Amino acid sequence: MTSVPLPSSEHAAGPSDTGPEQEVALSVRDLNFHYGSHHALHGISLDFPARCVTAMIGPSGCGKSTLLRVFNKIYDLYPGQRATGEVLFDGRNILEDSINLDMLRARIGMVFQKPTPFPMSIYDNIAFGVRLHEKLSRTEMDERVQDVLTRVALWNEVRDRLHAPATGLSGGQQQRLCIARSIATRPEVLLLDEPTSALDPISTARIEELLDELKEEFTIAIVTHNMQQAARCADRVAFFYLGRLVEVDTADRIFTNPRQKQTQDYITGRFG
Ligand SMILES: Nc1ncnc2c1ncn2[C@@H]1O[C@H](COP(=O)(O)OP(=O)(O)OP(=O)(O)O)[C@@H](O)[C@H]1O
Repeated sequence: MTSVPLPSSEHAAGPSDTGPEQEVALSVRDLNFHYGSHHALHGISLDFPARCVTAMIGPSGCGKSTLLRVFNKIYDLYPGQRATGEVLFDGRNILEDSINLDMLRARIGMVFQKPTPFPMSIYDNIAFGVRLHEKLSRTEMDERVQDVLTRVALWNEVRDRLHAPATGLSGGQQQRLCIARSIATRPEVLLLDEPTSALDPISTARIEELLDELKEEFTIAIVTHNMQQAARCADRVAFFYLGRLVEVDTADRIFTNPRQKQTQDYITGRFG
């Protein structure tokens, strides 16, 4: 992780709210993204401070998920999709072709909207990714599995059925397992794309509590349509509109006194 000064150009729509030497985990510079001929992201510059939750909000189609997908280069699988600009992570531009994708995806974990457990046991869902990157003894692997399941508050619910299929868990449990799977490879950054939109209010509350604990260790970027969730969970909020970053600031500022009228209109439900 690098410690870089936040340039004043980050906030096209207003000055930086973070200190000049805030540790930054991911730094986006003049990012443009194209799906074939469709220009989906326009000149995005945005820093993700380390060990903070940054929420990305905005109306459907404004590019929130596209930005998350750039961070672990999922687009690389699809011909015709391309990103230009810079996404600096640990001193390197991850958009470069020479970046090792397996390593990148171990260090920048992703959790999707719909829980996506692998069709294997609860234990193996976690061990699978760890085995790709580390050679652990059986005891060490058992400890890793227990550790991450404990951190997502799932251990007590599954300790007696670790070798049962993960698909037998409830939706909320499956999503907590997916978060456990993502943090098992010890990433620096955790990306969450509407992680609670398929969950009931109790499971949602548990995931929100979990984010609060996880941010002590991880840098978290979350896409959400839920304004209350952004207000509850996020330290910073970035508002996007039509593929552009309109404004980024503290959650408090965005929800009480945003600088831009478009932000104000969106958070008060006038559009989107
Ligand atoms: N695979 C694709 N091919 C072509 N265009 C795409 C593709 N995926 C997304 N887009 C377009 O890119 C733009 C940004 O989409 P994106 O999914 O990032 O928006 P979003 O803000 O995450 O929306 P939502 O809140 O509805 O999930 C939209 O205009 C969308 O139609």
